[in-house]
Formats: sequence, C-alpha cells, structure tokens
Amino acid sequence: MSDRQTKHKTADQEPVISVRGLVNRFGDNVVHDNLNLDVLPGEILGIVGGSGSGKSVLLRSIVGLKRPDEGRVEVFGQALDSLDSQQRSQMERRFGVLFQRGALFSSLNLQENIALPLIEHARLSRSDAEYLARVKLSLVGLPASAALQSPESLSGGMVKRAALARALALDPDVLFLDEPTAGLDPISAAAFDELLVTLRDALRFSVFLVTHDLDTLYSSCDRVAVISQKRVLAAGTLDEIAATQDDWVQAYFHGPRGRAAQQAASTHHLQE
Ligand SMILES: Nc1ncnc2c1ncn2[C@@H]1O[C@H](COP(=O)(O)OP(=O)(O)OP(=O)(O)O)[C@@H](O)[C@H]1O
Repeated sequence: MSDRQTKHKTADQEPVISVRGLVNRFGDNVVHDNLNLDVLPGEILGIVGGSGSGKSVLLRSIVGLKRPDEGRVEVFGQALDSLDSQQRSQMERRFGVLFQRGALFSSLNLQENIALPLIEHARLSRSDAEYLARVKLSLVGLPASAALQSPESLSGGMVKRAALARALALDPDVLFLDEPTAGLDPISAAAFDELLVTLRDALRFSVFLVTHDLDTLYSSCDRVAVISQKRVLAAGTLDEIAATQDDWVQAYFHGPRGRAAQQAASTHHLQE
C-alpha cells in the first residue's frame, strides 16, 4: 500500500456520498442496475470503467442532473429526492463540478468566468466577486495576468486550471471532475494531478474523479471504483483493485499502460 493510500485511510468514517441500489435507464438501455458506492470524507476517489459504462451518468445522478429511475442517493446524510428546491440549491452550493467539456464562457475573461457563480449563488458584488476570482486563479497556479485573458487565448492546461478555479469558487465540500486531464500533454496532466492533491490536502474537500488516465489513478487517488456490468464491480485501494479477478480489471491495470503508470508512480514516490 502506498503512503498516499495509508495517509488518507478513511474507511471507518461516514461517507459524504452514499449511493444505494441505483438504477438508470435511457429507454431500453439500462446503464446502471443496483449500483452501490460510497465517497468517503477527504478522499480522492477515482471512477474508472470502459467507454459508455456509465461514469458520467453516475456523476450526473449524484449532482442531481439526472433523476435516478430507482435507488437512493444520499449526500451529507440527506436523500437528494427529499429536498425542496431551496434545500437542493443549498446542497448544490456544496458541490464543485468540472464537466468533461466544461467550457468557460468564451465571451468572458477568466476573472469574469469565475466571478459568475459568486455573483449568482453567493450574491457578492461584482468587485468582491472579481477580487475572490483572482484569489482562486492564483490558488490554481495561474499568474495574475491570466485574470483578464479570454479562455481562447490560453493553453489547454491553463483552461483546465481556470475551470478548476471556477469549480472551487464556492468553496465546495465535494469536487466532481469528469476527465480533467483528457486532452492535456503528459506534463500538464501530471501538474494538474499534483495540483489537485495539493488543494485537497490544504482544503480537505472530497473528490469524485472520473478518469481514463492511469497516471492520475496512481498519482492522485486514494481509492478507485471500477464500473462494469452496470454496477460498481470493485472499490478499494489500487492494490486491492489490481488484485481483483476480472478480465477488464486485469487488462486495464496489468496491460502495458497500467504497468508503465505503476512504475512511474513508484519511481516518483522513491524520489520524494
Ligand atoms: N442523455 C442521454 N440520453 C440517452 N442515452 C444517454 C444519455 N446520456 C448517456 N447515455 C447513455 O448512457 C450510457 C453511459 O454513458 P456515459 O456517458 O455515462 O458513459 P461513460 O462511462 O462516461 O463513457 P466515456 O468514458 O466514453 O465518457 C451510454 O450508453 C450513453 O449512450
């Protein structure tokens, strides 16, 4: 077990998110069938599975964008479907979401993009919101000069950081990230992974991280949940998952890319 996995051992704590018996269908397409999952306080939980296995739909069910056909989603001990609209919007303020194609508004500069949720949800004045937006931009490692730049003028890595700053705008308790390193070069992706761990260590939020990126799993995640056959096939530390006797898991973690990611992670730990 790696240092990271022992450091954030949280299995005896109450989950911040608990999903039980989840069923999601689109017409005849059953995406989830009796899916169960817990997200523990302060952990970075990686969600992996084949293309179309239902990772994004799971994320959408938890944040309330897709009403489950059956089952129960509890967040901070409250069932999502029991909340009235005011309680729901209070709950949503505790979530930060970075969608797969979580584009920033191209007509707004970065500072305005990040100020938007602060003005809309926290009812801050424009000048206070823009001040806080600049603080968030610096938190994710962007230079002060980025505040007035448009998203289109930035590199992919900087856009992801800015989108992360927007997801962090309202100081969330749980951060949902859908493929945050997709499309980034390996160096930018590694820097993003490192940033995520640093921010989680400092701010203590929990992270629900959908990813295909094996390097991200090895460098950032405390636990991993594998979605396969419409449910969570296995959830645990990387060591536990890698030992799971399942063809998809074996091919994923013990194929050439899995071995390379594991090797890179152990070299990195030795250098620390
Ligand atoms: N709005 C929708 N209407 C109909 N079907 C949908 C909708 N959203 C998702 N699906 C279907 O649900 C299934 C799961 O999709 P989802 O996007 O969650 O997969 P995923 O695991 O995130 O895939 P990927 O790794 O490729 O992003 C797919 O078969 C998809 O076609």
